This record gives sequence, C-alpha cells and structure tokens, in this order.
Amino acid sequence: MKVSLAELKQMYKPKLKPIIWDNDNNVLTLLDQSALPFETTYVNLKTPEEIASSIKLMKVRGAPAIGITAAYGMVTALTSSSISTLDEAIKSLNNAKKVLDKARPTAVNLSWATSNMLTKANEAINNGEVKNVKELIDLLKSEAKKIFDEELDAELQMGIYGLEKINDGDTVLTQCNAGGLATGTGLGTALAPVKVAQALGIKVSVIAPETRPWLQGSRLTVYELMTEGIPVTLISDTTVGLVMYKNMVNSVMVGADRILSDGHVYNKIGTFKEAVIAHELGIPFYALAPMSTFDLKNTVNDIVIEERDPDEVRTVRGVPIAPPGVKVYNPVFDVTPPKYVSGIITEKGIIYPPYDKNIRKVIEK
Ligand SMILES: CSC[C@@H](O)[C@@H](O)C(=O)COP(=O)(O)O
Repeated sequence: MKVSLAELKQMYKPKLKPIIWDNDNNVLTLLDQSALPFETTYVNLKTPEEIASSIKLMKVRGAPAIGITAAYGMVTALTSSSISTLDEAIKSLNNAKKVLDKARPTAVNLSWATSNMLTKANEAINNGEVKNVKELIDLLKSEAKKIFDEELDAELQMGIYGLEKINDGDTVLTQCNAGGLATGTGLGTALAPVKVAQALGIKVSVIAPETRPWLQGSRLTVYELMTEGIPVTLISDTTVGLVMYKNMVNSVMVGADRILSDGHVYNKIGTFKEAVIAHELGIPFYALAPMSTFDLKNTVNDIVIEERDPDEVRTVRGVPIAPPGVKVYNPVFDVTPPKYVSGIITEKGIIYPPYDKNIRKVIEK
C-alpha cells in the first residue's frame, strides 16, 4: 500500500508527548521514562546541568530523544542566567555543550544536536543575522524546534519506506524501545513502520524482548504499543532465539544509536545476538535511523560503549537478584557488524550492502 508523507501526517497523530518545550517560560518538561509504566510523572528543567542530569539518569533516553533534549539544553544555557553580550553567549553555549555531551557517550545524536546548535549560533553572529542575545535566543529556540520537527518528518518517512518490508499479518521482533519515547516525537524509528501499517489497516504485531538490565522493552515498548492499540507479546531476552527458530518472526526491526560509514550498527545490548540469529535463520534484520544517527568520521575503535552502574544488573528495580558485591560487566550497547544487517531504513530511502559505498552515496545525495 502506498501513502504520501502529506497523507500520513493527516492520518497519524502520535499519542505520546515525551518532550514539551514551554517557549514563554523557557522550561523543558520531560515525561519521566525512569518511572514508566508505573507512574506518569513529568520533570521540569531549566538549566543545561539539570537537563544533562536527566539524560544521565535516563528520565529521557533513546538516541533522537536525547538529541532533541540536548538542543533545548543549549537554549537554556542562554535563558537560565543573565547574559548580556554575544561573546558571553558563545562561552556559555560552549560550556553547556561540554556538560551535555558528557551525559551519555554512545548515541551520536546528542553531540550532533549540540554541535548543530553551536554552529548555528556562531554562523548567525558572524554573518550578522543576530545582533543581540535576545535575537540569538529566538534563533536557537526555532533551531531546536526544527530539530524536533525534522525528526518527526524523518520518522514518518522511515515508516513509509519500512512499509515495503511489512506484509499483512506479520510479526516484527524488536529490541529495547525504539519508539516515540526514544525519539521524543511519539512515533519512533523501529516502531514507525508498525505504527504506519496499523494506521493503514495492515495487521502487524510486535514481539518485545524485556531488554535487561534497564527493561526498556517490558516497561516502555510494551506500554507504548499498548497505548497505540498494537498487539505486542513480551518475551524474556533469552527467548529471542526460540521465537525466530519457531517461525514466529517475519523480520527484525531495531533502532540505532550510531551507524558508522561501513555499516556497523550500535544499538541496545542484545541487538547483535538478534542479528546473528536472524542471519543464520534467513530472517531479514533492519536497522532504522535518521541521518542524525550516522557517524561518517569515526571507526569502531573510536566508539565508547557506555557502561552503567553494576547495580542495574545486581538488582531489578532495586530488588537484589545476585549476591551483593558480585563483579558485574554492564555495557549497555553492542555493535552489529554490517554482514548481519539486511538493510538500513532511513528517511532518504533504504540502504543496502555494500554499506561502505552506499551509506555515503545516500547521505550525501
Ligand atoms: C530510536 S531509539 C534507538 C536507540 O536509541 C535505542 O534502540 C536504544 O538503544 C536506546 O538505549 P537507551 O539506553 O534506552 O537510551
């Protein structure tokens, strides 16, 4: 079934609003994802430090969502203290970028967004587009909104391209939460084709692994899909192989935190295992991501895989499940080599191997 971006915008309205910016009072409100699905609470943030801390504590998480959040974090660098000159403003933006970029290292969208905001500010000052701090703040507010709006359009477009890979009655296996909570728009990347399919009356269901240790699958993906009325089955992470072996899965669709120019895909821990099993069993494995997730500069050796608090593994939401003090290794992302990736679905189209040639071709077109 074919649908245009304009038609889809009429048909599909996201139900969740994880990121809300109050333009009059310069307050960023986040739906606290660390409390979901048990409590629906919001945090109000006014400074880059508060925003960085919320990213670190995963009140907001997911690559595009932390990018959008950080973009508004850059705005608050100028609205939360009294800055009177453009020189002071640039100094404050540079400091905020350092604070925000440090919050989480693996998803490239974060530093992509802060760099974007800083570059925009420098350019506008240098070419005379802004003449004072008030004009700079207005410009950066509209830049942050543009990042949000373009993300939503990119996801709708990914949903349209991803539809090519979905047939009526399909079941899609995912990993983590690469839905609208993870992107801040309410739609998502990996879940976009599923949501678009459902909006068009095509029946699709999702299998969501719980995604230990933080449980993005059981807490967030299940919550999000149930909110949208999309059938979802929760499995433990250890069930991934069996559901594929038993032909219960037609395709695997995951998000990404960073995609390198040769097609290495960084995503939530457990993704690599899904990709290898899918490859072995002949099930197509797709990564879905907007342009802001591509990193054409770095190679595998440069990328830091975030390691989080060992207590995330020793406990489940505060309840001990292992002897106290046991040594723990808790990397929260892994990297899937290109040979296991059947296609990368972006807003500019689907990229197929050989990735070392085709990624640049698509991005630079
Ligand atoms: C559209 S989100 C893509 C990825 O950011 C997502 O799959 C993921 O790994 C999120 O990890 P998280 O640690 O929850 O921020």
